[in-house]
Parts: sequence; C-alpha cells; structure tokens
Amino acid sequence: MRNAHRVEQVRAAEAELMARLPEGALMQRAAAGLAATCARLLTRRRGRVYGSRVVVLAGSGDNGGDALYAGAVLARRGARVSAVLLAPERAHAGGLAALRAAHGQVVLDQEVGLADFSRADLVLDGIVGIGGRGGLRAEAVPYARAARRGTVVAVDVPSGVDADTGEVAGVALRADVTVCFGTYKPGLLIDPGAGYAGAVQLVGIGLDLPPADVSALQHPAVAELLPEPGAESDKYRRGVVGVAAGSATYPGAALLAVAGALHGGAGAVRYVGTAAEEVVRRFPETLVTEGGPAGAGRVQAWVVGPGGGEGARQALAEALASDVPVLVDADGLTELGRLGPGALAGRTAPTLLTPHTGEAARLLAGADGGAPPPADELAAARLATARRLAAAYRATVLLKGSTTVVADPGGAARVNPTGTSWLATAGSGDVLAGLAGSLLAAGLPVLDAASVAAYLHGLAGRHAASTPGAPVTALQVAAALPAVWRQVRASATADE
Ligand SMILES: NC(=O)C1=CN([C@@H]2O[C@H](COP(=O)(O)OP(=O)(O)OC[C@H]3O[C@@H](n4cnc5c(N)ncnc54)[C@H](O)[C@@H]3O)[C@@H](O)[C@H]2O)[C@@H](O)CC1
Ligand SMILES: Nc1ncnc2c1ncn2[C@@H]1O[C@H](COP(=O)(O)OP(=O)(O)O)[C@@H](O)[C@H]1O
Ligand SMILES: [K+]
Repeated sequence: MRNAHRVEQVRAAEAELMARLPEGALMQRAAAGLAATCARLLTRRRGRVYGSRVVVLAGSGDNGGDALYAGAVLARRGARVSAVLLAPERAHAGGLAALRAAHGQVVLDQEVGLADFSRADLVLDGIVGIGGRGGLRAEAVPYARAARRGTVVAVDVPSGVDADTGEVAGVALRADVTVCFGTYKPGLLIDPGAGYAGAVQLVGIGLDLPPADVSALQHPAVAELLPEPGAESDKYRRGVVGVAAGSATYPGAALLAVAGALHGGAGAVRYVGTAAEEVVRRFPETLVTEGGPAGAGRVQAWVVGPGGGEGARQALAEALASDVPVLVDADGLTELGRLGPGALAGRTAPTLLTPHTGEAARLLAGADGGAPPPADELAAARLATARRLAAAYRATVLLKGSTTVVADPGGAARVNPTGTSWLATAGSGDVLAGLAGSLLAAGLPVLDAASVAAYLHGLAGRHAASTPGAPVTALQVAAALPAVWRQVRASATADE
C-alpha cells in the first residue's frame, strides 16, 4: 500500500520529530536520499557523476534548501553544479553555504540560468515543495516551458503541483523522477499532478505518521483482498451478483457487464433485463430471470444501469429497495441525478456509484439543484469531486478517468495506480461495473471492492493489448482478467 498524507499531517509529524533531533538533521536526511537518487540517475545516464552538468533550481524555502544541500553532495563528487536562485535574497542560507563550500556556482542571471537548465544532464527542482501555494510564480514559469535534454528530478513535489490534491493552477515543472520525503503526497498519485511527477521514489526520514489521507493499493494488498473459495464453498456461499443492464438500444452493455461479473469472484451471475437471450448465448453459465430485480430471487449485490436506457429507472428503484449492496452505473446514475440523494436515504446496505466526470456533474447538479458543473473542472479536481459526491449522497464513489479515485462517505479515499488511457474505449466501464459488483457479492467491503476492481481493470487494460500500448476492446479487457488475477496472486505467493 502506498500511503499519502496531507501537508498539515506532514508538518505536524515533522514538528514532532524535529523537536527530538538536532537542528537541520531532517533536512540532511532528505538531502542525502535525494543526492543518492541523483547520483544513481547520473551514473545510469553518463556512467559516472564526475564531470556531469547539474543545475539546481532553488526557491526561497526549505525545498530549495534540500536541493542546494544535495547539489553540494554532487559537487563534492565532481559534478559541475550551478544553482539558479529564483529569490536570491531569501535563498536557504545553510544550503547555499554548503554549495559554495563544495565549489558550486551561483547563477543570478535568469538568461544564463535558462541556458544552463537546457544543457544540464540533471536538474533538481527545488523551487517549491509542500509550502507552494497557487501556480508557479512568474520567475519560475520560463523553466516549465523551456526545452531540456537532461533528467528533471523534482524535490518532494513537482513545483506548481498542489501537494494535497494534484491540482495544477497554470503551469508546473514536469519531472522524470520525484523524490518525496517521509510519505507520498496525494498530489503525486492523482492526475493531473501524477502526470507531472514521473516515477516517484520515497525517502524515509523517520516520521511518525497518522492514518493516511489517501492510499493506493499495490499487488500484495490486492492479493490479500481477492476472494478465494474455501474448501466448503458452493456457488451461493461465494455470492451471487445480480446484473440489471442492457436495453433494446444497448444490448452489448449487458454482455460486457456480465463478462466483468463472471471474472470477479462471485459464485454466480444472475442477469435481469431485455438482453437475456444474447447473454445466455454468449455466456451459458449465466442465470437469467424474467422481470426486474424485485422478483429475481436472492443475490448478494446488484449492478444497475449499464446500457439500461429507459428501463434503468425501474431497475434502479427495485435494486435500491433491496437490503444488499447496490452498484449504480451509467443510465442508473443519470436517473439517480434526477432523483437526488434522497433516493438513497432509506438504504440499509452500502451503495457504490461509478460515474465518469460527465455523470458526476449530473449527480452534483442533482444534489445541489444548480446546473451541472463543467466536467473538465471536475477532472482537474478529482479527489475533491469524489469526496464531494460521497458526502452529498452518503455513498461510496468511484470516479473514473485518467486517475480513478474511490472515496467513502466516512472520508477514506483510494487512488488507483494501474490503468492506461486505452481503457477509454466504449464499454470498458460496463466491464468494470460487473467486476466491482461481483467483488461486492463475494463479500468485500465496498471501498475494497471498488478499489480492487479498478486495480484489476487497469491491469487488464494494459495486459489485454496484444502489443503493449496498442488499442484494446472492452471484451478483451474482460478476457484478460483471469491472467491479471493470477499475476497478482503469484506476486503475493512470491512474497510469502
Ligand atoms: N520541514 C521539514 O522538517 C522538512 C522539510 N523538507 C523540505 O521542505 C519543504 C517545505 O519547505 P517550506 O515550508 O520552506 O516550503 P517550500 O520551500 O515548499 O515553499 C515556501 C517558499 O516558497 C514560496 N512560494 C510559495 N508558493 C510559491 C509559488 N507558487 N511559486 C514560487 N514560490 C512560492 C514562499 O514564499 C516560501 O518562501 C518540503 O517540501 C521538503 O522539500 C525536507 O527537508 C524534510 C524536512
Ligand atoms: N484517460 C484515461 N486514462 C486511463 N483510464 C481511463 C481514461 N479515460 C477513461 N478511463 C477508464 O476507462 C473506463 C471507461 O469507462 P466509461 O467512461 O464508463 O466508458 P463506457 O461507458 O463506454 O463503458 C473507466 O474505467 C475509466 O476509468
Ligand atoms: K519541488
């Protein structure tokens, strides 16, 4: 599990630790870890640190201090280091003295700084870290826009990225590698910030941290959560997932949701809807029932809405009246947006909503009574959007898109680290809905079911391409699920 903490949590943990350590000790730890990563990157790139060109972009705070101290370490190993001071009168005094003592150069002329930046083998971005507010200031913007040939290493966070949210106001400096201290920051895991961070490396500095604000599953945690039939299991004990999906207009959504559900660990899939014939022809293992969810017999979770068309209204009402977890997707969400949060008020079991940003906008309008907010604004603030929806509907929300975010009404949040933009293909959301519903029916708590589904779905998207990076279809994503399931399980066995 990758755990990320908000700035205020980091500050509190740092204050507590600093009170027990000699002055400057924490910064020395951070700078040593940072310099070690830079030395590794230079060695990989040029064979050695000696003689390489390093530029330190130093802002006015401790983030600049880290970068200057790390620059000093590299200069002592023979690198040609120049430090560009973006706020010369307020540069970190100790870091600057260390750099000068190691014979590093100080650059005050911004034109010279930009030329050095473009030529450098490695750039250390110490403009701002967790103290950054708003977008990059004017003096730093040219660096974000300039061409460069070297590796850019962001210190703690790429400057211009909001550490708590991943939001970027204006421009930010794109990094190849981010070396973060003490804990991951949410902004390193959530787009657009995650897209600026490159590969993220964590350097421990000994912080004693509270529970994470946001976390991201990794293979071992997913492997622990995957349902596995016990020796005494039968199909009913493994859980039956009900799928109310598809319509005359969209019969394919039924097939895709069922395909996802068949690979999610439930013991059986029960389909209700107008596409029963097609479903059974394609997947003979599916149980089908006439009518809607109300008369379909016992299931352990419902999936309602993919391709549901007009029929989604009735199916949603019947599923929500049940006492089992309900996943609402697609046309079910449009209908729920019309009804507003009151439609979930009487529920005794969890509800999971799986909107993309367009559906999220309609749900928010349904909650607030206003016009739907622009979807791209919601995409730029994914964590806040997911949390806002979860609070308004008192439901767990899986917000789909470039970084899928899952938020619980209680405040817990997960971000999904897997996936590929090739998943933005018609029907892949239907597969995800079936998969998540199946994990719910198998008994996973709703936050786990949603985040494990997103994780497997993202891996399957990558795995499904016959050539890495090539387009995939939604059915291929479903078909790749057993292989990624095995891959995740195998990694856990290897760790045992
Ligand atoms: N506090 C600690 O104990 C530790 C902090 N560390 C480092 O310290 C950083 C935090 O340092 P600070 O609290 O000094 O904060 P920062 O260095 O992140 O930023 C604060 C400074 O940047 C300026 N600033 C704010 N927003 C800006 C913007 N948008 N554009 C340009 N300048 C802007 C502010 O005026 C202020 O002078 C961390 O990110 C990490 O790199 C590490 O050394 C580990 C230990
Ligand atoms: N840019 C992107 N990068 C990664 N994944 C994406 C991106 N855009 C969409 N996805 C994923 O693709 C799937 C699309 O689902 P959805 O929007 O419901 O499509 P559909 O309704 O056609 O099934 C979701 O899992 C979503 O997270
Ligand atoms: K930085």
